[in-house]
Amino acid sequence: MASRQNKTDFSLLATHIGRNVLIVEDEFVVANDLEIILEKAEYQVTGIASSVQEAVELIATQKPDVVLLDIVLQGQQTGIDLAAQLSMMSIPFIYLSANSNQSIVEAAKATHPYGFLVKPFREKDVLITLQMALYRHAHSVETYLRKEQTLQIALSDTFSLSGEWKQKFLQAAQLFQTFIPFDFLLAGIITDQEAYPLSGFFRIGFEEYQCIGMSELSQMSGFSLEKINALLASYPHMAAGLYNGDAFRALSQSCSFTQLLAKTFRLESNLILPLQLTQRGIFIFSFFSRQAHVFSSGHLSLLEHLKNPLTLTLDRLLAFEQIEKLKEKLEQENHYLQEQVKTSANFEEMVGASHSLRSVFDQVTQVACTDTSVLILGESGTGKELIARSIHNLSSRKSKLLVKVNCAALPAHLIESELFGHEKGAFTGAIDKRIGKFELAHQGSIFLDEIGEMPLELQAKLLRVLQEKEIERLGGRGPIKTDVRIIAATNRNLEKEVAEGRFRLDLYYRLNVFPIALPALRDRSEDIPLLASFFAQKLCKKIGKQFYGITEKAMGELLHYQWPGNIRELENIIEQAVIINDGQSPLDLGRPLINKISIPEQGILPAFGAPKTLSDVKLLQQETEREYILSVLKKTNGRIRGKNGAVELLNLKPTTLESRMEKLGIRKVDI
Ligand SMILES: Nc1ncnc2c1ncn2[C@@H]1O[C@H](COP(=O)(O)OP(=O)(O)OP(=O)(O)O)[C@@H](O)[C@H]1O
Repeated sequence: MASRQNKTDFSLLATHIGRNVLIVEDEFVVANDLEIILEKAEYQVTGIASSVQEAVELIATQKPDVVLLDIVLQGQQTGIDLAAQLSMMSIPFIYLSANSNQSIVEAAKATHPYGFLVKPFREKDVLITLQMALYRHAHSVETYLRKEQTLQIALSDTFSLSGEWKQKFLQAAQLFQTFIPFDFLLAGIITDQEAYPLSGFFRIGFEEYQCIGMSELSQMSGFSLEKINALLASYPHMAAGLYNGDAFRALSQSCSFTQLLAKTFRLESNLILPLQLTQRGIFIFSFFSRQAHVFSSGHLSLLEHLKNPLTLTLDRLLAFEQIEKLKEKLEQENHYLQEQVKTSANFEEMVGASHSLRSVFDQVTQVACTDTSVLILGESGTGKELIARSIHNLSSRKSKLLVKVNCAALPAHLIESELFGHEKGAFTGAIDKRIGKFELAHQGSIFLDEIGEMPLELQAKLLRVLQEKEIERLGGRGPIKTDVRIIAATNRNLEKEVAEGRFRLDLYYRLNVFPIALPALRDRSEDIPLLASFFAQKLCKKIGKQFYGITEKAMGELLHYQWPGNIRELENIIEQAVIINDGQSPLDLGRPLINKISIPEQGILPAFGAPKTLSDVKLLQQETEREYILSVLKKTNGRIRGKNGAVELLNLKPTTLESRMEKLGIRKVDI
C-alpha cells in the first residue's frame, strides 16, 4: 500500500516532465535492480551502459531526460568525465557511488550534479532524488527560456526604437552583456557598409561602452583604413562558432582581421553569430573576451535561438528604413517635378535649320547614348538648358530624373547641402534631414547650370564626386555611392577662368570631356525667321489670337538686330508683339530694336555691358517697361481706357496703368 501511495505522488510530480532514464553502471546486479525499480515506477529505461563510451553511443541514438551515473566504470574514463559532456548537452545526472570519501565528493560537486546517492540505496531514495532532479532541471530550463524570451523581446524593441543606430547598438550591447560576458562586440553589416557599418563596442565600464568605427580602429591599430577593409574581406562570417583558447589562437592565425582585433584589444576568445539578411547581406554579432575560456556551448546555443528572431527584426528594420528613404526621395522628386513642369521643354521643340545648329544636334545624338560628361558652352539664352534636356531625354537614363542645379542662384553656404544633402542638425538651421540633388539624380542626370560660378572650395568636392562616384552628406555617417551623369553649362570662358585662378584646371578637364558650343543667335541669322514664326504661333495659340504672319518691316528689324540676349530675348520681343497685335493683321514689333550694346568677342562671355548689380537690373527693367508702355500708348493714340485703349491691350486695370505711368515718368507729351 505504502509503495502504491509513493508511486502516485511521484507520478504527480512528474507531470509534463520527461521519463527517459539512462543507467550508466558497470555492476550488472545494481543496474538490473535499478531497471526494475524504475520500470515499476513507470519510467522508460533507454539503456544500460557499463562504460563512458557505451553511454555516449546510447545518448547519440536516444537522448535521455536524466542519467543515473556510477563513478567508477569499465574503461579508462569515469562517471566524472562523462558528467562534463552531459552538462554540455544540458542533460541532468545523479551520481550513484559506493565510495563517498571527501575527494570523490569534491570532484563530483565540481560537475554540478542533481544528486548523489550512496550505495546501497533504498528504492524510495532513488525515486525521490530522480523526481527532484527532473523537476529542478525542467524548472531551470523554463526559467532560462523565459529569460531568453525576455531578451528576444527587449532586443527587438531596442532595434525598433527610432533614433541613431549607434544608440540602438549600445543598448543592445548592454542587453547581451547579462547573458554573454564580453569585452568587445563587433556588430554590423559586413557586406553593405551603407546601412549599418561594422562597428566595435568596447566595454570600458560597468554599463559603459566606447563605440569604435573602422576609422577609430585604424587610428588605434596603426593600420590604414584601406588595409583594414582589405583584411575584413577574410573575416569568417558564414557560420556561428565558438573559439576559446587554442581554437581562438588558430582562428587569429587564419584570419588577419581577428588577429588585428586580438592584438589591439588583447582578446582571447570569440563567439560569432552571423545573420543572413534577406537583402542587405550578412549582419554579424561577434563577441570577444579577454579571458581564454569564457564562452560555452550554452552561449552559442542562446545565439542560435536568437538567430531567427534577430534576423527578422533586422530585416524588418532595414525594410522600414528603406521605405522611409524612398518616401523622402519621392516627396522631394514630387516637389522637384512640380518645379520642373513649369520650365520643361522638349527636344522636338528645338527649332533651327542652320548648319551650326544642325552640327550641334549631331553632337547631341552622338554623345547622348554614352555616360560621358558633357560641357555646354554658349552665351545666355542660346538654349543650353534645352540641349541638356535633349541629351538626357535621348539617353538610357531618360526614365529617371534630370535634376537641375543653378550654381549661380544658390547662396554659397547652401550649395553644398543642396548638392550633397545634410543630416538633421548638421548645421544651424538643419532642422530636418535632406537628401541632396546628387542623390536625387541617382541613375539619372544632373544639370549643373552656370558651373563657372561655383565657389572654388566646392569645386574640389565636385571633383571628388566625379572621381570617386560617391557623395557624403553634411554631418553624414559615410560616403554614399551615386551613379549620376553630369551635364554642365556655362556662359563664361572657362579657360580664362582657369587662367585667372577662379576655376580648377583638374575639374575643367573632368568636365570638358565632350564640349558642345552653342552658336549665338546673331551667328545663325537664317534661323531667326523660323524661330520668330515658331514663337509667334505658339503664343498666339496660347492667348487665342489668329496669326497672320510677321510684317516685312518687323522681320527686317529682327534680322538686323544683334541679339545680345539670344533666343530668350527673341521670344520676349515676339511675346510683346503678339500682345499688342489686334488679332487681325500681321505682327509688328512693340518697340524698335536698337543695337546699342557692343557684342562680346567670340569666346569671351559675357562681358557685353550686362547688368552687374541688382540696381543695374532694376534700371534696365524700368527702361524696357517704359519703352513698352509708350509703344502701346502710341499704338492707341494715347487712349488709356475703353475699347481699344492701352489697358485692354496690356490687360491691366486703368488705375494700375496710370500709377505705373506716373512711376516711370510717362507724360502725354512723350506719346
Ligand atoms: N532652338 C530653340 N528652339 C526653340 N526654342 C529655343 C531654342 N533654343 C532656346 N530656346 C528657348 O529659349 C529660351 C532660353 O533657352 P535656355 O534657357 O535653354 O538658354 P540657356 O542658354 O540655358 O540660358 P541661360 O544661360 O541664361 O541659363 C527658352 O525658353 C528655350 O525654350
